[in-house]
Amino acid sequence: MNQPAKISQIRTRVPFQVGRRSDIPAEMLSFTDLKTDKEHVALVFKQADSLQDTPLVRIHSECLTGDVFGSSRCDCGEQLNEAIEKMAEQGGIILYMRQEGRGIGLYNKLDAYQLQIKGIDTYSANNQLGFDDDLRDFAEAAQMLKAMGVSQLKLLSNNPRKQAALEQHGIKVTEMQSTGVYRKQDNHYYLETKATRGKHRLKLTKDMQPS
Ligand SMILES: Nc1nc2c(ncn2[C@@H]2O[C@H](COP(=O)(O)OP(=O)(O)OP(=O)(O)O)[C@@H](O)[C@H]2O)c(=O)[nH]1
Ligand SMILES: [Zn+2]
Repeated sequence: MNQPAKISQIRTRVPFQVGRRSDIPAEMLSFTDLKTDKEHVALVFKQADSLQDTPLVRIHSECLTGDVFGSSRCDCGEQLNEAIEKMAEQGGIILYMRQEGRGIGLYNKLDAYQLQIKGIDTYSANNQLGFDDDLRDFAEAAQMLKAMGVSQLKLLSNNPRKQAALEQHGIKVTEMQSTGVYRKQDNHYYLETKATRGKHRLKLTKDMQPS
């Protein structure tokens, strides 16, 4: 028999300064009873969880290479910084999901990069390694939001799957806000494939096509 789903709670709130200059006040929240034992966290700006009806939210999937080391292969670090800077102004919540490599993990992502260097696209590389295009499940993001009392939000993302997943779990997305497009040395094909095969709402202008 199925166990009834446990209701997640906030476990801890810790304030600290974040951002590129480490001068933006935020709180980091941990949770109890999430669906998996992954240590997902929420970063809250201007107490948006308690003070705003419809906060700006970014569901950000972990990318060690991009978020920490500024890798030229993707746009994750820039999107994260954009979210932090926007939320420093208007408040908001970043759910930092431990879903490295769209859920395949860091070592597998590095194997996928090896294939991409040979010209295979970001999703087909996953397939060649025996994975589906994208293993992420956003149910835990919805659990975290419910634990924080957030039932409607504006979503900072280009990925319609995130919107659909939240709505499926009873969270209303009143607006999708696109992130900027961050073209870098090695990410032209990656961005283009996200737009075509991944159906991300990325406005790639002509001068942003791969050369
Ligand atoms: N498997 C795999 N994962 C990647 C690759 N490049 C980035 N990632 C991971 O992809 C995740 C981010 O997903 P994206 O598809 O870039 O964007 P998204 O989160 O779906 O959409 P946005 O909300 O618009 O950013 C992070 O976990 C990255 O580690 C890659 O080439 N292969
Ligand atoms: Zn990345």
